[in-house]
Amino acid sequence: MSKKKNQLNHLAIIMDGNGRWAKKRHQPRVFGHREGMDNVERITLAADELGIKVLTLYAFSTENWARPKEEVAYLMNLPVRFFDKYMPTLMENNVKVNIMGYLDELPPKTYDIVQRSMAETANNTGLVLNFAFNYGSRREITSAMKELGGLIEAGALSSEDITEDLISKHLMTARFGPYSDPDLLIRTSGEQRISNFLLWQIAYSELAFSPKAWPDFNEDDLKMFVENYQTRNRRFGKV
Ligand SMILES: Cc1cc(N2CCCCCC2)n2ncc(-c3ccc(F)cc3)c2n1
Repeated sequence: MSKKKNQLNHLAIIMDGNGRWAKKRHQPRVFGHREGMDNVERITLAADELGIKVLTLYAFSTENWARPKEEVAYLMNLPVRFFDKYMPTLMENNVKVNIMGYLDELPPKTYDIVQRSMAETANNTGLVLNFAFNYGSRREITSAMKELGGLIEAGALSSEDITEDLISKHLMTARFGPYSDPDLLIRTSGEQRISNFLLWQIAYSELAFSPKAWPDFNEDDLKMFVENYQTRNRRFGKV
């Protein structure tokens, strides 16, 4: 009798290894970021083919501002490059783009393109491509606590009303539908760290690590990880 398959609805990826990938090719780090950007489109379409409903990608963390200013400037322009190149394909594939993070801290050009892209794809009903952009999980949780604290101070909420579900609803991931907790988190490039990504949301997620740098992570690698996930025995904290 075939083993029950887990349905993978929400996949999250920490797309690591771009700088080292470029260095190995005697190229500047930004060459790896550019290759990595093209791979985002490839893996988005592959995820859609595999029936994944939400794909959350860690594009820029709140800690990344500490990188050299030239690199930050390049990264801030990647969304512009990405949508210039791929918006037609995203529309053809009915992909809905969501960007979560502290967007009001972005340079105006970056802020505009992310807002426009969400608006342009808002009526799409296919795969949700969710970029975590200027995102940090501890800051996200802190913001949620401040919101709930404000509701209590305003008399709109009692501390008794605070539940795990209510906290989840105040996190950034709550804005894009029922699959807000990832079923599987993949990190590329061999590092086995979470790096302040979706700390609350991955409480019961399966974790998987690829030795490949993000630019080399291809459709076959994704299919292998998804098939492996489907055979795993999900516990959700139970025995
Ligand atoms: C900062 C950054 C870095 C970035 N890399 C490529 C992927 C690997 C990670 C580092 C470099 N990519 N790739 C796509 C985007 C993006 C972000 C928001 C958006 F609305 C559309 C596209 C991106 N953003």
